[in-house]
Amino acid sequence: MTIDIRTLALLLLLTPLFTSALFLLASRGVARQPGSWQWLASAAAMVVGWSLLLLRGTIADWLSIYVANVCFFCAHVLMHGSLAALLGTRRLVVAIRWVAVGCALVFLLVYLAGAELGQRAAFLAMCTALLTGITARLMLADSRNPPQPARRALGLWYLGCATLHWLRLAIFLVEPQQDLFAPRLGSALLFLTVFATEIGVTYGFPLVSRERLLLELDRRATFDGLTDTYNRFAFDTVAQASLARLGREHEGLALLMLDLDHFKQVNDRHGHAAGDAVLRQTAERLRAQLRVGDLLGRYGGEEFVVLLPATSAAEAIEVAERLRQAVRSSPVGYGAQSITVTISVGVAATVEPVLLERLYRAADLALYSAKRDGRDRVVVATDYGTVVT
Ligand SMILES: Nc1nc2c(ncn2[C@@H]2O[C@H](COP(=O)(O)OP(=O)(O)OP(=O)(O)O)[C@@H](O)[C@H]2O)c(=O)[nH]1
Repeated sequence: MTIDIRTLALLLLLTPLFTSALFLLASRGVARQPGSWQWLASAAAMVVGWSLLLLRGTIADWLSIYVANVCFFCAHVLMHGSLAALLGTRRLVVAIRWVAVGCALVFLLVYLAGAELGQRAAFLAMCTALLTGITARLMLADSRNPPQPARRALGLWYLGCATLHWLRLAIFLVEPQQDLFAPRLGSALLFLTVFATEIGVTYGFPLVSRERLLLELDRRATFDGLTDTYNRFAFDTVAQASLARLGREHEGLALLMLDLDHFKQVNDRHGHAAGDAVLRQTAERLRAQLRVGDLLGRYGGEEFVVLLPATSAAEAIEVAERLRQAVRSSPVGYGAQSITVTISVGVAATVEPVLLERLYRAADLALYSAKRDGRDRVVVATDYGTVVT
């Protein structure tokens, strides 16, 4: 099979052109992620590079060879930089810049020393392998928590590209005099490497940035922005699923409703920002007391909810007491101020798969009793009657 180089170059030109146009259209009205402009500049450099290469023979050689290669090199550096900027590692952005500047300077020296075309290509393969390897490592680290399949798949893709670039270098070292266009292993590997790298340059950033955006949206739709606890919708979804399992597992389940006492006074005395700090730190103190599998949510305002799976009423009272003590015994620090807060807790437990609304109502009635009876206490609901503990 013979490959028409011009057709291949045209396809490699159109791929980043269409992809960046689609990316711009698809991200209209959406907040741009860090690294977006770098990636667009990388796609533009790719398009210019392939255009110049396509014009070979009709324009000066220095344009179609040297400027085109500079464009490809810049496209790579910008693409690696865009992913480093997106994945939030400032040190890596700087490291990539230095590796790129170092490679460019050494390449200049290699060129001035009169290196042959093959030697220059081998040196560039090494630089690209180095940069691609760095990006592969960045993509693969932390790609499992939370699971990011696109990032992981692309990380493996870059690893494959880096390996191909090293292989090209190895083939050059074994057999330096190669005609790049002769149908042999070296040239087949070259085209495979160019193609795989272009796929990585073109699709890596859009796919990973989209995945991160979705993760961020999911996080915002699940957690309360101030306290980082589950928001009511997400909490109810999990609670309903746990209640539905109760019929099968017969392990019991408890719902606690917690309300900060006289919280209005905290806001009035110390200011709204201090009130926010109290809510944040209270959530931290509560979280520290809970087991893995327990669920902490913000019901609204200064009210929290806790779901305790596989927990009896007696155990739930113990947990509620522990939470109350934890909040009371560690005042919240805000600037120079130390703000002591207390909570009232209503407990409702069940072994039957009752409706969540019913459990809420029972816990809410218990909480109301706790408030009425003087606050800073735990009250457990027995059906719709309440017992003070
Ligand atoms: N700082 C801050 N305050 C909030 C937030 N959400 C609700 N609040 C305030 O919480 C206060 C709740 O006041 P109340 O419902 O009177 O309850 P309370 O003062 O805690 O009194 P009791 O519940 O009866 O002990 C109000 O002043 C709200 O403005 C928030 O996100 N941040």
